[in-house]
Amino acid sequence: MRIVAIRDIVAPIRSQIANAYIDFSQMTASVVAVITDRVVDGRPVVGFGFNSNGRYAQHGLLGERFMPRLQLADPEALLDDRGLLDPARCWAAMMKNEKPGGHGERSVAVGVLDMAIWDALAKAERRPLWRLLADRYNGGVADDAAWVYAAGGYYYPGKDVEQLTAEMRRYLDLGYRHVKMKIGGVALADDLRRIEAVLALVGEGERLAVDVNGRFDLPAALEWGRALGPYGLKWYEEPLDPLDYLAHAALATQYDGVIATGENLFSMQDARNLVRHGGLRPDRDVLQFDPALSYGLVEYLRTLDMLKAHGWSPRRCVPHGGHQFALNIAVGLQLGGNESYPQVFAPFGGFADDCPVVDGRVRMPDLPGIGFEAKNDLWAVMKTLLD
Ligand SMILES: O=C([O-])CC(=O)C(=O)O
Ligand SMILES: [Mg+2]
Repeated sequence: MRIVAIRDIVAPIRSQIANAYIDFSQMTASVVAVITDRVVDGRPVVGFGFNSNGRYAQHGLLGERFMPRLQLADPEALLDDRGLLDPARCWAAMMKNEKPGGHGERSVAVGVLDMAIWDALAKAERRPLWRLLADRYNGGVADDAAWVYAAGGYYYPGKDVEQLTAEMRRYLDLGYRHVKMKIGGVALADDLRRIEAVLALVGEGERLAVDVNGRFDLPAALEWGRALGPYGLKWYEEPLDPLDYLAHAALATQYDGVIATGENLFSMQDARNLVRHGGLRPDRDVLQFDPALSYGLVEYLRTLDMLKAHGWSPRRCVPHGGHQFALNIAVGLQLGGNESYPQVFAPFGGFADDCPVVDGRVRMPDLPGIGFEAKNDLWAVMKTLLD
């Protein structure tokens, strides 16, 4: 199996939504196709990848460093002993001559290509990625469905509480049991009104998570934590700067409810620093590392090993990003579940068209690879890379 070409495009995912830290008016994503000479059912195997929202397209890094390193590597050095692409060897080729530390956004560029390599490998093996992962790393055992929650509740110009609750009602009507909304972008009293309106709809605090997107300093995180505590929310997400581990440890001594974070930590080493120094609690807190943003699944496997060594179950992991890649990983490696964006970040958010959410859970289709071809809006973008 040889890589014969790699192509990338920059796709817009801009919208007027905002969280407490950024708006998405200029947001973009990279989409790549890794074209191989392996023929399955009369057609060459092509793997696809993209980066999830929150970080911009990586055209420069892809074109200058990571695509050429794959293309100029000895083709044999990228293969396993069956002659198929070996994601770990591809990863090593991409990271040649990269120093440790300072992960920056190269982890996003590598993550996009890593996703495409896993897609190509699973297609070459003619099976779904979740099944490949369960067989390789999980004793053949996969979950039959993943818990998913509907993320949304963004700030939007002119959006009032009625529009917020109407959005959340749509998610419940789609089959979700848990929803997530943004907080921290307006005064505490205004956010508490938004939260209480959504709670009146969903019924219990356990069905609502809130996301600060790293906006607060420690005094603000503590003040808001005191106000949120009595609601018994599903989780309090990114209350603090994601790299301020000591502040997390301080908050965890005061906030008894669930803290969720990790979507902006991009390496096993950063995840390890969180686990070592962030005071998070393996019996309740939630880790949201997103494989598409953080060097891909090769690195995510290292992160899972590190977590196990520190007493954390993979069930405490619920990746950020709402994409099919992480959904395959959640099912095949028995994580705690996956994020979902039923309404925002189209076409990259959301799952295969014929996989409805039933009672807050989604089953995986039995399709080779990650399953992008079964998501019409996404496939319409990806197939432009084949023209
Ligand atoms: O608004 C964003 O950047 C996305 C986000 O935090 C999430 O999905 O948890
Ligand atoms: Mg978040």
